[in-house]
Amino acid sequence: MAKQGRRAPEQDESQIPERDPTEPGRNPAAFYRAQNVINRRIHVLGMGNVGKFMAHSLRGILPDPPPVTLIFHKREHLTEWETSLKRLHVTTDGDTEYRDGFDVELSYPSIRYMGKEIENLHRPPTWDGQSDDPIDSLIVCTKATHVLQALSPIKHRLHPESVILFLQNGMGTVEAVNREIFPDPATRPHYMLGINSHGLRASKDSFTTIHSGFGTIALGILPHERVREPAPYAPTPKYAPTKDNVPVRPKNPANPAPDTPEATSASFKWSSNHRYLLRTLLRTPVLGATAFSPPDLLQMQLEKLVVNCIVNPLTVILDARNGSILYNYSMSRVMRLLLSEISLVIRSLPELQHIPNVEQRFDPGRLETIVVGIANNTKENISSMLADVRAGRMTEIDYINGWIVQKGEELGIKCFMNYMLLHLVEGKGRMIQMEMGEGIPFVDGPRGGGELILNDMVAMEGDRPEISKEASDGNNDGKS
Ligand SMILES: CC(C)(CO)C(=O)C(=O)O
Repeated sequence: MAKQGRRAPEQDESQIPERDPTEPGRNPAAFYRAQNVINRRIHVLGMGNVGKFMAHSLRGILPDPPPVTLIFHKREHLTEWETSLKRLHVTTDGDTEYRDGFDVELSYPSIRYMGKEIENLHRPPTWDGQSDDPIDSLIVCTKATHVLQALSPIKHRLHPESVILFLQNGMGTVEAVNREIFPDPATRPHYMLGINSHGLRASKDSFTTIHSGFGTIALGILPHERVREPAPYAPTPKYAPTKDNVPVRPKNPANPAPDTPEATSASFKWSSNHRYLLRTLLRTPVLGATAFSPPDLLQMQLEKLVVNCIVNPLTVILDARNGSILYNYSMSRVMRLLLSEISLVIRSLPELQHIPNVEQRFDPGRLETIVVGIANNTKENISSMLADVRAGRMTEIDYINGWIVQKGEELGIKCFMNYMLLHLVEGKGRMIQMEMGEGIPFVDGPRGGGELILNDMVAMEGDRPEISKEASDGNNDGKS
């Protein structure tokens, strides 16, 4: 069953002899023993395609892969794993490669309702496969909509020196985690962010993922408040001083008199777990991982957000593949209206005010070129949002167009188009859930060949809810 995560023993630094490692006759083993011990174990939360792909890739580091713990959130999945060969498979161009040696745990997600965590009366006080051991390195691979539910039950295992890598679509996950899970910066773990562009599809087998398109993972460290004040990213010194020694303030026509706080130093301390997780991911060949500075990663995240703000909801409205928004005059009109709002919000973000060329990079015309290019490259794909809506799952729209609307509100920019699109998508999703059975007494069971509708309170990555009818407030009880 679950192997307990191991924590490196605390070192008493006064006991470590201060000796020059290059000293002649120095015993190298003694030298390395005197260094801080890093716990190499990496926990992976979220066993969807991204989670399986990450865990499989990490176990492929040769000759000495790190120990990897898979955190399952459903008893049935754990039982299925225990009765299987205990391997993860990734299929690329028809070739399947398996990796083994994983440890497993079970952690029931918390239940959230109307933005608040509620007590899960159906969760047993202790259960088989549960672990309370500290987690030093965690990769969160759930959808943005499930991060809070999944992190909450393991938050006591994360300590101020832990590092969490977030690999979600959209923006706003970290803010939500800070608000709801780790409100105190003094005890908050360190964070890393990643942008995944690998194409991954589900297979019929629960422990197989199809790697349908090679991509990259852009990684970056998020400076912690404990080691750096939260403030916009500083310009590098070459941009800062003028010949009169007055700092250069980039002019932003979108926000002519920006009430922008002073930039702070862009340098920050790396924790040893940061360094370990980043290095490990960078030497995992199939991931194609690259590290970026925080301001570069933020701009890359925003570019990806723009693509998701257009392609995902419009394909939901059209109920068609990504290519459907191309070569269509009316869709181009809609796209341009949306992009004008999105561009204005992004160009007005205080955290970008000290970065040069933001105006050009997020100009509506340039954004349109990026969106059209990606829609064309992925023209045969079903967007992740359309797949969610069709399956009756909750979408990530709140973290995509919802984030633009929210930031617009904070900046005094009304984003009517994005607000309307957000509600069209939510409305369509709701309609499909109703058609699939929620709240409608179907005689022959829910539509879609017995497919279950998912309850937003507890559903994780396409899984069935585990709570009973009473706990789900009279909604679908998750039983077919
Ligand atoms: C780029 C795009 C739109 C590809 O389908 C995507 O990221 C998604 O579907 O979420």
